[in-house]
Amino acid sequence: MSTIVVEHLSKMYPVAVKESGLKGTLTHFFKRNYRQVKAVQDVSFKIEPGEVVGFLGANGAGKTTTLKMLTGLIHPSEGRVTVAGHLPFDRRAAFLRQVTLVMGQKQQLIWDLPAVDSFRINAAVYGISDNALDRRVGELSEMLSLEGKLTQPVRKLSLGERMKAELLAALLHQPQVLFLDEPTLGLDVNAQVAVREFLREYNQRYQATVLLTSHYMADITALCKRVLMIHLGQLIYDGSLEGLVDRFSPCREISIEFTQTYSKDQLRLYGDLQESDKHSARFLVPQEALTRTVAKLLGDLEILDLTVIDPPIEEVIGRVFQAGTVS
Ligand SMILES: Nc1ncnc2c1ncn2[C@@H]1O[C@H](COP(=O)(O)OP(=O)(O)OP(=O)(O)O)[C@@H](O)[C@H]1O
Repeated sequence: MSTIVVEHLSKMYPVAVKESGLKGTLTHFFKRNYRQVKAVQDVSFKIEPGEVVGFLGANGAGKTTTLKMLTGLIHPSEGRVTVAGHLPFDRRAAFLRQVTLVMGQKQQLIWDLPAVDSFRINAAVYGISDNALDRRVGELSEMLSLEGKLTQPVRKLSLGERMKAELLAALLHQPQVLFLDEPTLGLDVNAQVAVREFLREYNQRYQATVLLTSHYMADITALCKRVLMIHLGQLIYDGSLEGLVDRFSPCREISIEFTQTYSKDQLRLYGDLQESDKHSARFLVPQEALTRTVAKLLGDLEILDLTVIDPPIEEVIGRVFQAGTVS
């Protein structure tokens, strides 16, 4: 049985519209007009137990709205969601025990208290015994290299340490489904790597199911084999990370080095010539013509070295986000 099942999910937000000027303000005060913002439109997908899936989209694409519906914080306008067999919006205790939502830009730890005190509050909420709490804090703080940091007020922790402590707090009740919204937001490269490594280890140790949003592609490439991409509220891709490059980037780059000199006109016969000099050249070649072009280059020219380069995934995704519309 799939852990997460999303069927034709949509969310419309009513947004009050106000005309400018005094007249507009007065009218707005007595009679409000609303327009509907379609934040999520007819989104469907399934996630299997233990999968780690990346959730990609530009700012405002609808990621957080989707995560809020999956955790039951907001009600869908249309469609149906089940998570671990539960309807999230019912917010039943059995559901809440199975899931966690970590938002990089929000914190649950109390600023002036040591993190361990906030953990005790969480333990009381989830009915975790003192022994179990000590055991879990011990295990997770070791995995997160947080020993010695949990007894000082949270405000004295570095951003990276605080984010790790937030993760620890969110995982104390051993949830099976993790919704992570930008868990590495604002962290330096080392702290990002540490959080990433922790998430990988946590997933392997507990077979937890993870849905992860991040604007850092390194998080996604390190953790997720599969990605969902949402654009203007619609799901435009659900598949492997490598497939994403094939789907949205029609060209590959071929870089060659040769032993004798060829003219630009000769080289242009093989593809869209990007640059060339006496002993090297770079082409862009449509994906479907790649094998044929490589064979032709090797047959026709005196090649010393030939490399096929995939465009960087950040570049591909950036292009999709900027495009505004997607075919
Ligand atoms: N409470 C709300 N009321 C009205 N509109 C909202 C509300 N929350 C979000 N929206 C709108 O819904 C759309 C999707 O927002 P959402 O926060 O889900 O995007 P996102 O993909 O998480 O973006 P980001 O990467 O910037 O966090 C945006 O146009 C946003 O302005």
